Amino acid sequence: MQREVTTVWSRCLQVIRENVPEQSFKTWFEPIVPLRLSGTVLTIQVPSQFFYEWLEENFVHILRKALDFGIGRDGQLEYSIIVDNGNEKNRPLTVNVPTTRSPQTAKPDNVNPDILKSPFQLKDLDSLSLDSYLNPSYTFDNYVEGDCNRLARNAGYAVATRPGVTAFNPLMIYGGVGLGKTHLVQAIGNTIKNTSQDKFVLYVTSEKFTNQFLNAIKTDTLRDFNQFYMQVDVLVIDDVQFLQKKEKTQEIFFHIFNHLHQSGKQIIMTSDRPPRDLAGLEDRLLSRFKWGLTADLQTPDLETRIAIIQKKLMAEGVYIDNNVIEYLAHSINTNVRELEGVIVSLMAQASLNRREIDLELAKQTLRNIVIDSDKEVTIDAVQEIVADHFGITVADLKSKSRKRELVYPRQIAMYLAKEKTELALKSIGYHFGGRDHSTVIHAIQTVNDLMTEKPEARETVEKLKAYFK
Ligand SMILES: Nc1ncnc2c1ncn2[C@@H]1O[C@H](COP(=O)(O)OP(=O)(O)OP(=O)(O)O)[C@@H](O)[C@H]1O
Repeated sequence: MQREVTTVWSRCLQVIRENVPEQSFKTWFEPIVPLRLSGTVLTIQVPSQFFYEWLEENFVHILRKALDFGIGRDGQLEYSIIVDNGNEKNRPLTVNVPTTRSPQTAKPDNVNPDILKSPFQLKDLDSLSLDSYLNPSYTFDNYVEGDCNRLARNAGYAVATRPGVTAFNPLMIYGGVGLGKTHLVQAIGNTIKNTSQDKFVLYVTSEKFTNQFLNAIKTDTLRDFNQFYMQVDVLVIDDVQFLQKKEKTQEIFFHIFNHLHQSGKQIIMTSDRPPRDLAGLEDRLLSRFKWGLTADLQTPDLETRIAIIQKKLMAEGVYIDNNVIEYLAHSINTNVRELEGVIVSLMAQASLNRREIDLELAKQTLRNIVIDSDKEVTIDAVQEIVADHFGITVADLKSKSRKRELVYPRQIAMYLAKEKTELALKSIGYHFGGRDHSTVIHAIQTVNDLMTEKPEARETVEKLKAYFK
């Protein structure tokens, strides 16, 4: 029996591993212990209530897929949750929770019934996977506004309240990886869908659009494909850079675009670069994009990062001290997805280790993530290496002391932080005992001067730099 449950679970894990990023697999699936299999009910043990909720919230369709493969369509999952038993921490209690979800299939819920009649469309909609359809959790309410996204967000909101009517048609949102393009355009789609039930809102990635088109050619259903898209009221098409160099797909998109635009239908697009850099996209298509509004998303500034962290924590019902929030906001300035990833890992770590989220845990988590991704240098690493080199402590570097033997290493550490991390001067100052950004500028200038004047200073800096190659 035990063998059977282990075999079934490893079959499930096979499917899960193929469907989730490695980091998520490690965090959320490796800690699971398969307990038993009674008929078609598989019981798995998870380390906490939070863990269980997270699985149900984020991975339910993957779990479903895994059960289908591991047990069959009637496979069911039951969670055994380890709960903290007050004084008896060493003797965990378990609570069994059957999962209430039934097998999921992607069900389009805002498609007008006529559209469903065509065989192509039914087949096509069936093949829409959950992740390429509108996701109701992307809303304007949980989209934090800041200087980095104000124009795009406000234009998006105008389009969401008056689709096809504003001058923002098409609306093109562009920006780098993980800056919130999909969230914003999905929020527009969701708002329209919720306020105008009769409108057919379609979210599709350009990749999916291309595949559907190629499939339509193969199965000789191009007419159906065309008709299907012509009936859309609001077309949200993600990642149009994917259409580069795909001439035939561009051609059909051009016709659909023209038809929708002329009929007063709203078109919303995203791209990872500005239209002028979309090499390999036909000029006539590019010139269409210019009819409406193009707005960019920038990397969020410090205040926006703080607001995003606060919002995410609030949504999870988790409380974290302000000093931890500040630390995170000052330490991660690449993109919002990374910021979110750190928060999730932090919550998972706290849940697994049954401890509060404090500064220590935040630092530890950040260190692990950075080591895992093996590409970024953290300011903690810079400080540790410099302190070690000069035989002082990291606390010395952060202290207010103006002793000569501390000022020099501190200036070098600030210089290296600027060189080797992506942090802004303000954030570097924060990590050195809350110093002002002008102090950091002064330190950088001093080190630059010293390196020109004194060969031994240059040597020291070069030697320290070599640690981060
Ligand atoms: N302003 C914001 N407020 C709240 N959450 C945000 C904001 N911007 C981005 N996010 C969150 O960050 C994550 C990444 O955003 P999203 O997937 O929309 O980025 P993207 O620009 O489409 O990335 P990619 O280029 O990789 O497709 C999402 O979980 C999203 O909810």
